[in-house]
This record gives sequence, structure tokens and C-alpha cells, in this order.
Amino acid sequence: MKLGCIADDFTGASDLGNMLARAGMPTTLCIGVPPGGRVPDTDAAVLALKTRSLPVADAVAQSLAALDWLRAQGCTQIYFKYCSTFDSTPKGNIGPVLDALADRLGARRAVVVPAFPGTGRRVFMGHLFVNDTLLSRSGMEDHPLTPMTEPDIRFWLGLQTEARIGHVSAEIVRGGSAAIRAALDAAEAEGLRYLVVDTVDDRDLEAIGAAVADDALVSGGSGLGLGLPANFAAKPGQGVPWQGRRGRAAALAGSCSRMTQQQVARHAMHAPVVRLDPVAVADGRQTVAEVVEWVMAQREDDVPLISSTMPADALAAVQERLGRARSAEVLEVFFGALASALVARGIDRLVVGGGETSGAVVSALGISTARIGPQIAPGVPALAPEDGHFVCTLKSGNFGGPDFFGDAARVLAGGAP
Ligand SMILES: Nc1ncnc2c1ncn2[C@@H]1O[C@H](COP(=O)(O)OP(=O)(O)OP(=O)(O)O)[C@@H](O)[C@H]1O
Ligand SMILES: O=C(O)[C@@H](O)C(=O)CO
Repeated sequence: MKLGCIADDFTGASDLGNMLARAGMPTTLCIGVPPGGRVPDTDAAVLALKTRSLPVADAVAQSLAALDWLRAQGCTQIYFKYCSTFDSTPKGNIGPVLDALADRLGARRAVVVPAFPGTGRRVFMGHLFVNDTLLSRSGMEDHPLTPMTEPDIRFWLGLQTEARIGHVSAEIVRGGSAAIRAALDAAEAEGLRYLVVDTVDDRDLEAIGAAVADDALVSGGSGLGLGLPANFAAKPGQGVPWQGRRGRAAALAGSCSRMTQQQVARHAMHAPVVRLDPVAVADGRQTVAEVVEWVMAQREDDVPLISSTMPADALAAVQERLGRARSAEVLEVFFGALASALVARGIDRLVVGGGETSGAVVSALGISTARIGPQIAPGVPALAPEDGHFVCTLKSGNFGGPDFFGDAARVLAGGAP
């Protein structure tokens, strides 16, 4: 194995797996460190952790365990994957995990490249934009767990680490990989450890990827995954074999992102939807058993959707009542139990929206590795768990087109992307 990736959430991991596989690098998605010493027979492995919102010490310990396993498999480069919207709090977990990985690897520098211009995430002058809006006005400022109220990545990362942070400007990036590498070398010589690299075009990702070919540690969103496979002699465009599964489908949406809100509203126009009330779930008035029966009572060709998605004002009211952490936990436990019950009842296709939510679902289902199938939407592949009798997809909150839930169910059944 050559490239070892540690992703801080599950949808992010499948996003990165999708990027690497499409760039021609055979890749396995592993849910945590594979049990029983099993080693995937691929050039890259993406270890999906659920560390984005854990206490710092737990996130660091899990990331280091993943690092040790990947190094034992012979990986020559480690890629710490976080969200393209840099989801974190002033305490972490991006800074502390980077520190721990860099220390253990003896890495004197690591690039910080959250951007993915093709999906509207750009970094310019060190500031992160979502489409034409600064991160802090993009809706991410209302995120239930990691509200992103600051767009300057240098500043935000600086709150999370003692290390010195530098910047590689768009002007240098335009000069190509040799110029970028020279800037990184110079910054490292000055004692700057983390280098936020401006990225305004997907071609920048290729140049940055080439510039960091010899770096032991790199970090970023999935976009950087465009630039790295070429360093490992990958051959793009080979396509991914996929048959899919027909049979019953169900969709679970636990993201409150603007995109998911739109997708849920669109799906509700033509498909059955149950809205979860977090307070009723917490009180036991809305139960997994009743939702399972509701799903099974729908027509077989429908894609019933169970959603906790709500707009920012309603979310704030729920968090006021239950507390931020408790409301999130109640829903994650619910979605995990629901997914297990649905699979036990023979659901063939499972569509999940939201990174934390996906983490809860995949953990509850006990999936350990998954084969990466065709892309449903940029950043969202179909997945075939190796030990399951179903297929699934894990969608980042902000990803997918307006009809994502229907599109996903179709591709999972073997239809055209
Ligand atoms: N109605 C709600 N009230 C309170 N918390 C909620 C509600 N709906 C969802 N949540 C919680 O908010 C969190 C949403 O995070 P999740 O990672 O699933 O979505 P996301 O952040 O939009 O997706 P991504 O991380 O992929 O961008 C989860 O912990 C979920 O349980
Ligand atoms: O980078 C992204 O935006 C996604 O892969 C993700 O991590 C969202 O959870």
C-alpha cells in the first residue's frame, strides 16, 4: 500500500475514496482500522474515523492508531482528510490531530488544502469561500456541531495549534509545482509548519499535488485527492465495476445543511417523508419501531425518507431545549438503530445524508470495509460493504444535486449515474 489516508468523518472518507478511485488509484474504504489484521490489496486505503467532533484527546488517539496501522502497511505518504469547509472548533480537532501526526512522522511541514474549486470551495488570500460567499456567511456558521464563524483558515487553525502557520499565495500557485515546492521549502526553513495554500482552480490541486510528492504528511479536503494519484503512477479513466442491487430503498437525512434542506423539500414533493422531532425522539414518543413499520408499508418502488433536517431557527430552538450535544446524540443513536432495523428487515439500498449521521449509521451496521462504486454526485460514490447484503451511499451534508435522494437510489440499483 502506498498512500494512507485518515479521514475525520465517514462521508469525507467516501468522498476521498471516490476521488482516488476516479483518478485511477485502486482504493479501499475501511471503517476504522480493519479488524483481524486484514489488509486491503489496493494502492490506497482511506480509514474512515468519526473524530471530527470528538474530544481532542480521543480524536488524537484514534488518528495515531490509524497512522500506526497505515505505516505498518508500508504507506509512504499520509493524507489527513478533513472537511472542505474546515469543520472544526477553536479547540480542534484539525490542529491537534495535525500536530500529533506530524510529530509521530517527524514531518517538519504539511500543506493545508481544504479547497475543492470544482465543488465551489476555494481558498484565496488564506480565506475559504463557498461558491461566491465567505465560509462564515455560507450557512456553515449555523452548523449544529462545528459552526464556522471565521473564514481565515490561518487564523482558525492558529487557534487550534501552537505551531507556526504560513501561506502560499495564489500568485505562487499559478507559477506551478516547482514554484509551490520552492515556497514550501522556504517556509519550512523559516520554521513555519502548516502552510495554507491558496487554491482557486482544480488545476491548482494538480500542481499542489505534484509539489508535495515527497512530503510524508499532507492535509486537506478531498480535492487534494485529485493531485496525488499521479505521483503514484495511477492511470485514470478505467471505470468502476458495479452491478448494484434492486429491491427496497430508504433514505435517512440527519444533516441540517442548506443543500440537504433543499433536497429534503424536493423529495417531499413526490415521495413519502417522515420528519423526526428530536424532542419526541428523546422522550420516546417517536420510536424506531414505528418508523420501520412506516417504511415497510410504503410502495416498493418508492424511496421513503426519514429526516431530522430543519432550518437554523428551528434547530436553535431544539438545541436550546435539549442541548447541542444531547440533541445530536439522540438523533445519531436513532438513525443508527433505524438503519440496523431496516437492514434486518431486508432493505437493499440505503441512502444516508450527513457526515456524523453516516458515522452513526455505519458504526451501527458494523461495516468494516466497502468497495467504491460509481459516482452518484461529485464527492459521493455508491458503496458496496464487503460484509453486507445491501448497498449504500454516504452523502456529505452539502453535496449532491436537488434530486439527490432519488438519484442515489437509482444508481444504487445499477442505473446510470
Ligand atoms: N433537528 C436537529 N436538531 C438537533 N440536532 C440535529 C438535528 N438534525 C440533525 N442534528 C445533528 O446535527 C449533526 C449534523 O451533522 P452531520 O455531520 O450529520 O451533517 P452535516 O454536518 O451537514 O454533514 P457533513 O459533516 O457531511 O457536512 C448530527 O449530529 C445530527 O444528529
Ligand atoms: O470535504 C467535504 O466537504 C466532505 O468530504 C466532508 O468531509 C463533509 O463531511
